[in-house]
Amino acid sequence: MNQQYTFQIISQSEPGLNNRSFSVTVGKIVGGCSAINAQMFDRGSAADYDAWGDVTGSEFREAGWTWDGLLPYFKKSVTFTPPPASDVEKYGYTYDVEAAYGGNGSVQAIYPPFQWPSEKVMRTAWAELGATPQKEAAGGKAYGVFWLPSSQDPKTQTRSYARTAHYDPVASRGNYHLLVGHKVTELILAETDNEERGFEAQGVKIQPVDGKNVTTVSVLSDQEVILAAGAIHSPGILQRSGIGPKDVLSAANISLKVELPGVGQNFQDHATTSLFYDMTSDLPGPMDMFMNQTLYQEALRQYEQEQKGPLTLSGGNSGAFLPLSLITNSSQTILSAINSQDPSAYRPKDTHPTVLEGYANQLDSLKKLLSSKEAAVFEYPISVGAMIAFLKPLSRGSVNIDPLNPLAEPLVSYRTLTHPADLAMFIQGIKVFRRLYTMPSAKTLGPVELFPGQMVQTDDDWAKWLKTSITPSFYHPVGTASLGPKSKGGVVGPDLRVHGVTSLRVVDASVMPLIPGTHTSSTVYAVAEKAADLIIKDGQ
Ligand SMILES: Cc1cc2nc3c(=O)[nH]c(=O)nc-3n(C[C@H](O)[C@H](O)[C@H](O)COP(=O)(O)OP(=O)(O)OC[C@H]3O[C@@H](n4cnc5c(N)ncnc54)[C@H](O)[C@@H]3O)c2cc1C
Repeated sequence: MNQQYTFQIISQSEPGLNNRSFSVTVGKIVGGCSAINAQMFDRGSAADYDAWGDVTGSEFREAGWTWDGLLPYFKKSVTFTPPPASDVEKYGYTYDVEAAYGGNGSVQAIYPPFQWPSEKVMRTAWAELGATPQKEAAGGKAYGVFWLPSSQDPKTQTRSYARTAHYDPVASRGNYHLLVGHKVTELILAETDNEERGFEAQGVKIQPVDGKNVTTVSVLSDQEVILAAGAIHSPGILQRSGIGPKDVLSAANISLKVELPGVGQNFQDHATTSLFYDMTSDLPGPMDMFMNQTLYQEALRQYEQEQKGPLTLSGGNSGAFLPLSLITNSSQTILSAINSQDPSAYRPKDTHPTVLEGYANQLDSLKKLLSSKEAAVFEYPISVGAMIAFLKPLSRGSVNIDPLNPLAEPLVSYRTLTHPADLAMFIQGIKVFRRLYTMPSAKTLGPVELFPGQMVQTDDDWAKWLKTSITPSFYHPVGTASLGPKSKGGVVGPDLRVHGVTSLRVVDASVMPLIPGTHTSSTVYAVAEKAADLIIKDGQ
């Protein structure tokens, strides 16, 4: 990935992953991560978003932070263009416009005009293993095996993302200014005599990012400030402004304005790893194209001249999303172990009691999701090798300012696998590949496991291997300025306003209280559409 377009951040050493450190990839470009993502454009299950309402409480449920409340915004945010009948026939695409789409939002979703033949073989193999084939997953049924669209323009077959969808069409408006090459360092807050909201956000301070001429300029707002710097950078802006956990702020010598212990906590992502297989059949696949200049040049010509062929594919268009009960017959043992544990046992000792209370609610919801047949615990993306992503982590990390240099990149701690149930589930999840490749359809590909291979057999072997092979991020950081009451570690209320501050909302992946079992961009667009409605309503 071009380093020019990403922030350069290295995580803290990860105690659950043999103290390894990892690159934290987030986009430093107009459009943010949507400008560099893999364009896999799906949604979680209804149960995933209903869990948001469960963990945050009735005020949030009534304000629509549930699947039924969010579905209209998912629909509104996107225009889905169905594939031509010939592609449906050729590749077996299935979809249900009524259940999932019907809006005319500016982000485009399509099924590309190409799939490798192995896609169909693997989808059949997952069904043979027991995954329910879904006609349409984006209507709340994101479990089983299904197609998922790409965020891609149907005419040009190029990326459709926050910039092309939400900035370019309005760039010429006189009242819209996009200032590139600068970063927000902190918010400008003024005291109010409002008892509940003692501060008002009046604007932001900005600096150029080139490191030269570092002058700070104030930009004032006469309405409100919307913070949308993503789950890695929004918490730092709040903390530098005096909004956050007391101990984090005092360590950095920042005076506390609004004590909000949840800022930067509740950090979640989807951890991933891969096995490596050699497919000995002669079915053509992407490696054949990349290894053979003639094939590659022809693919390039097809893409550039006809907007067709293998280069219209992005990260992949299907996957198996499995509930725990399909992965292992030991799910009850795992759940009993979670039940018998004190929720605080695997959180850092200094975790604030309100954050712990919110986390205890999350564990209750997670237990329900782990028991459900309608919520996925692992994703197995088809077409990117034998990759697995863990969708329901119990471990929680943090993103805090660096006390020695608050303006530097934040201290990112994923704390992946610090809850032992996560490792127990991952061991079961990874073993599914070995079952998968004994299914009749998968066997036709002639799979030979190259890595880790037969040296890894027992659960202990897998546990050791996983700690050396897992990376903590599928690039889906969320939860660092979470929806929820302040008494439960929440940072924003049902209207996305930061507790204790008027005229300040957070509108990005930070607000998700629980990470949904899906790639996260479409959920961010839905949250943003809902935010737009809230802002318009309040302005009337
Ligand atoms: C490599 C990669 C692959 C991914 N693949 C997929 C995928 O296939 N499908 C999917 O659905 N999701 C995917 N995602 C995740 C998805 O793109 C993100 O969940 C989503 O874009 C997050 O949106 P956001 O608005 O919360 O934050 P971001 O997209 O991170 O946007 C935040 C913006 O704020 C800017 N910013 C940060 N700090 C400051 C500051 N101090 N001042 C001013 N501006 C600031 C950033 O430059 C950025 O433009 C992927 C992400 C990555 C990085």
